[in-house]
Amino acid sequence: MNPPINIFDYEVLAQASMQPVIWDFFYGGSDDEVTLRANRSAFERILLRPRVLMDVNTCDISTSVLGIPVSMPVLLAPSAAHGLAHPDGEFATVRAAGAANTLMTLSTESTRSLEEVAALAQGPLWYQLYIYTLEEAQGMVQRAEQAGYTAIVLTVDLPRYSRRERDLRNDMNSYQQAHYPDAFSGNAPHLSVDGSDNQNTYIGDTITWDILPWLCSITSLPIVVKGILTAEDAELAINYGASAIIVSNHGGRQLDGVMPTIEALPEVVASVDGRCEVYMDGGIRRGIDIIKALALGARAVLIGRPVLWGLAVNGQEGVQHMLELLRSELTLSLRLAGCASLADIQRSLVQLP
Ligand SMILES: Cc1cc2nc3c(=O)[nH]c(=O)nc-3n(C[C@H](O)[C@H](O)[C@H](O)COP(=O)(O)O)c2cc1C
Ligand SMILES: O=C(O)C(=O)c1ccccc1
Repeated sequence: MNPPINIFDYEVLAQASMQPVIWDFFYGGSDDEVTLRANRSAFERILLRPRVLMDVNTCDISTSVLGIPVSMPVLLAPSAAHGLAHPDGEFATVRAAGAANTLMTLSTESTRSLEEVAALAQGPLWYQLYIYTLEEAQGMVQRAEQAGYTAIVLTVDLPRYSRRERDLRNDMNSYQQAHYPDAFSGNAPHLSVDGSDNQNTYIGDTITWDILPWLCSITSLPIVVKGILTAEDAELAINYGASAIIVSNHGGRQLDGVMPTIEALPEVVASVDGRCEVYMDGGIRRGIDIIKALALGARAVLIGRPVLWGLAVNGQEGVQHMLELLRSELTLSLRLAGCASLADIQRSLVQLP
């Protein structure tokens, strides 16, 4: 193929470059993958209402999240085991995020340790938390705070690991153990909610909203709650102390059959009513997807799989290039829509089905 010119080109090249077992783990969703597909198809049903004859000679897409400046409203979502995509793993990712001047969220399930990743960071970092034991979580949060991470992202849509049927058929667990035994153990060797051996140390299915005040009591970092899809839970998240919310269905990898995130976003935004920042992820592949999310009230979006495609194709450079493609698509589409900055994106820019 010619050099990639969009994220779908990266996806094709990534698939060609990977073992099918790894591709299925990265690409796949849970059960019938209804939500995985819906995250994309929902964007196509939302139409843009552009304005014309606006001066769009300059177009400023810089913004901030929780007060942290970023060069664009596109952040890196946490994803497990970057070492399965490229030998440099999260070292490549964090360098690319720094070069692009945007924020990376490091997964609890990273290949590299949070301290090593932080040492290479040239941009802001958030730390994504899965809670195995309270003691271990407290240790992780303290390590993250110490290392310079500026928020804790608590993922709440994984009380149990879902059924990823591609992985079951491929026996992904055994494949990973045999070929990449350290892929998920950057932070603590025993961590893997996927491995049935370790399921008994994971307390994700026992934690309740009280976990938020507990987290707030052990750290001064803001807590971002990731995996909210309803107005009811957005209200609870705020009441229990969340500083921000990520509308997410885990990229269609947890409960299948939930609404696509771009459709869940408006109700969460309405419920939050300006009390905290709201971000979203799931299916962002084009500049116009970002515009639609911002028009519906997201302050920024996060991207999951595209980072893995960039990594697999060309390590740090691949992630950097993928981010630049998205940046230039966003800037061009904004100009074509009549917006000279993110502040010009109004609700009236989109028409819902
Ligand atoms: C391979 C893979 C691993 C993931 N691992 C994590 C994780 O460790 N923690 C987490 O909170 N979310 C994880 N996610 C979910 C992402 O943070 C994000 O919600 C999702 O990928 C967004 O959808 P997108 O891939 O369509 O952009 C993972 C997603 C993928 C594809
Ligand atoms: O695959 C995932 O989506 C994920 O979040 C995860 C969680 C624990 C271990 C490996 C991956």
